[in-house]
Amino acid sequence: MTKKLEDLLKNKELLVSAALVAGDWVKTAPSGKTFDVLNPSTGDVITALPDLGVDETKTAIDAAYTAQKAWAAKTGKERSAVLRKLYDLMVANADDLGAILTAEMGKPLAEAKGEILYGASFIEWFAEEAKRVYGDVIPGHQPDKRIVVLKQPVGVVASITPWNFPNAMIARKLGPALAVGCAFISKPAGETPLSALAMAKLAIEAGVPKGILSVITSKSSSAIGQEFCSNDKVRKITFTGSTEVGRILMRQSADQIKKTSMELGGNAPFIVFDDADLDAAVEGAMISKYRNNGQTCVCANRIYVQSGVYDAFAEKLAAAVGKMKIGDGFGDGVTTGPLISEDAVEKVEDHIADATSKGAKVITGGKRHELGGTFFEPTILTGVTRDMKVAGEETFGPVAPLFKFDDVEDVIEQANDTIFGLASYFYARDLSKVWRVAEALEYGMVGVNTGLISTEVAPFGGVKQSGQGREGSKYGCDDYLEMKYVCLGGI
Ligand SMILES: NC(=O)c1ccc[n+]([C@@H]2O[C@H](COP(=O)([O-])OP(=O)(O)OC[C@H]3O[C@@H](n4cnc5c(N)ncnc54)[C@H](O)[C@@H]3O)[C@@H](O)[C@H]2O)c1
Ligand SMILES: O=C[C@H](O)CS(=O)(=O)O
Repeated sequence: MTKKLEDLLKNKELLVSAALVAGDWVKTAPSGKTFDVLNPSTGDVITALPDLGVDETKTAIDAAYTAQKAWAAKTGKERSAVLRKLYDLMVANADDLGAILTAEMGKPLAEAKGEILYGASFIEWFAEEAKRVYGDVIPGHQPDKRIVVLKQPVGVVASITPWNFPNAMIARKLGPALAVGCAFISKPAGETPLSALAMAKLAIEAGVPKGILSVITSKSSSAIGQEFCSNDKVRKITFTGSTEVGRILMRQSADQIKKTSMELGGNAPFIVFDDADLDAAVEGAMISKYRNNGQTCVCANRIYVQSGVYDAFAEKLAAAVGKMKIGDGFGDGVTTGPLISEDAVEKVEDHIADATSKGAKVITGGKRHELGGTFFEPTILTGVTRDMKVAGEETFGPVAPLFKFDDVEDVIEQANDTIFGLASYFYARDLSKVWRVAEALEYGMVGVNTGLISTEVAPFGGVKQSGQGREGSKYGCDDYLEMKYVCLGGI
């Protein structure tokens, strides 16, 4: 019998069964409605949360609007100190935060702790950036004119985030927003709100003032999203999730020309050229494809292998996949947990069935795991062609479709033949080819001879229909700032 989550925690107060609204913990929705948070490995109910609605969202927005001015008036150093304290608390509580994340999302505990430290790295990074929000002094265009450019916080920020990284996707937004003096209202995915609530608990302990941070819990997000987009006290929508929902939010934000940041869907190509280090390419493919059970926006969705090394790569990849251990994220040595839902399993099954119906072969996996539930066998397909669903749609599961190609120009054309443009990867050793391919790929991010590119120090984001804006890096504050040009005359 799996231990109860609460019994695993050192700091049991981090398991919060209440929403955070305008600085108050709300255990019961005015409607009395609740929703269950489930463990995807077991189907067990972890806890029930209040199912909040538009009225509670408005309360949070009003409080944020009032509190934000005083928060913006603090010095960057004062805001930096609060963020640094939050970073220290997240690291000190990483074991508990990881356990909460594994329980509600299913990823193996080691991976969950890794996500906590990844999320914390954004808080640390923006604790440092908080002190460096610089403007400009520009030489005047007339003798009596002096010109300065100020950078000021946008104001109240509304955030909507997905279930696959329930800590890091929020931290990647919360960090810069708080650093520059914004207020922040989080709407985490209904599947995984506990990680957001635990981080909010620590944020308050770190000194985030009352009203500056709210976490709205509800099973569905559409009504709350509509309030975010239509309430003119909200100056920015920052969204991470599917391109389909990103479109909805952008349309809803258009009436008020509301600023938006969009971190959307992906369809990453992973290209192995015949001069690649094949063992390194297999290692990179394993992490790029099967991290988080294939449920990341930057997962390799299409694997293109040059014909001269195709068979050897397929054989080596199959051997590596055979070493994966599927199971409950709390299990010893488990490398791969369940998929998040039955819908996710059915999408994986649909992509496999479509590919095999058009001639692809399953060389590993291909069906639900014997553990049952939403566990699925890590899968490799060979003989994959561009007319198959796996070529154009984000599978978001543990399926590695291997395409064969002959020449560079052809594989670049295939890699770019998608509406998405988030992450891409390739393995090659010829320096001229490396530069030419990296420049030709239409993606926001390119991994060369590596399958893991995500870090707080680099600008994370996509082009085309994978989104707009960047998260992390020295550019990460830009999306939460307004630029103001001041022209001083009569000097
Ligand atoms: N680019 C990135 O950084 C990034 C990171 C993680 C996930 N993703 C993408 O997210 C998708 C998987 O996550 P998902 O299934 O949770 O995506 P999703 O778009 O279905 O849901 C994301 C969030 O939006 C909310 N939502 C759904 N419909 C909404 C609506 N009409 N109005 C307002 N909010 C709404 C959900 O409740 C959830 O909190 C994949 O496409 C993946 O590529 C992108
Ligand atoms: O799912 C997409 C996230 O951005 C994952 S990560 O940032 O690459 O870890």
